[in-house]
Amino acid sequence: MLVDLVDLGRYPIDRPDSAAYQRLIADIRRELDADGCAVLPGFVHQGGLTQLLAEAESVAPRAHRSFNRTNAYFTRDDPRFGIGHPIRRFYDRSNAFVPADNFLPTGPLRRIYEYDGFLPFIRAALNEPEDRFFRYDDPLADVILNVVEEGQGFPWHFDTNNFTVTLAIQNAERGGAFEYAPNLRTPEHENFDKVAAILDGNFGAVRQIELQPGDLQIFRGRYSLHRVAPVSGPRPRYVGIFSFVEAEGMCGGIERTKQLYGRVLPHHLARAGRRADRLLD
Ligand SMILES: O=C(O)CCC(=O)C(=O)O
Ligand SMILES: [Fe+2]
Repeated sequence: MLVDLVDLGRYPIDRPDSAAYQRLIADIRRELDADGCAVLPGFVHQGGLTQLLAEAESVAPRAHRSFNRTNAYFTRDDPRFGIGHPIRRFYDRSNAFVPADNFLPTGPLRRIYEYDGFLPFIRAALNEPEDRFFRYDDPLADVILNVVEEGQGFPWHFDTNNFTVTLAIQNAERGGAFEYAPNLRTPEHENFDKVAAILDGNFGAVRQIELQPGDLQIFRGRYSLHRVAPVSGPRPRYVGIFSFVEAEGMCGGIERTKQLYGRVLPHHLARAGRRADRLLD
């Protein structure tokens, strides 16, 4: 049960047959249609936040800190494309991810992700069919903590996983806003021109969200270009990230997994390239 973590009165994810659940799903779908992103304020209540913050602080020292120059696809440079092509534009990325194997099934973050009703709830909210919605099959990345410290951010990118659910645990003193361009690419179309326009600073299609601790955010990270603005101040920004995918058995690619988590497992080598689409990364 999640009653010690989630505000089940406001978000009755434990009662899928109730009218309140159906209303909630309808509200989220409307928000996703309009904005490409939905926010559930206060999804985790104060008591739950205390537990999540304690867990975040205890695992934060195990974050893999990495400094890289990366493009929006986490791929290598490809000189077959012209200068200025999005594949060839590299930005400084410095961040710290606590890999998924640091989160015990009995800890609060994984308890939410693995709660029986959580996947069906997120799937219904995203209006995805049962045979195209799975937990990320990635033992380093299914549930992670993003630790963003002074001066760090996360430059423009697309996720490998199709659907991303983030849970704000602690904000920094300043900065850390989430910026995104909803549905910028589709499984059939990379839309490099629009990606290049945003990289050039044309922010007409870009929206900004500032989450508060306890808020849950749902979006289509594989299709929506997004970034986290740099933070400042001594307090780190903590965000839990839950990933879902459309193809059973999908996990992160070798290149990206090494960059973000500092290692790969035999699992990653065995499943390299298992994707339902042909998009980059
Ligand atoms: O920290 C966040 O809000 C999202 C970070 C992100 O985009 C990612 O980890 O892929
Ligand atoms: Fe992302």
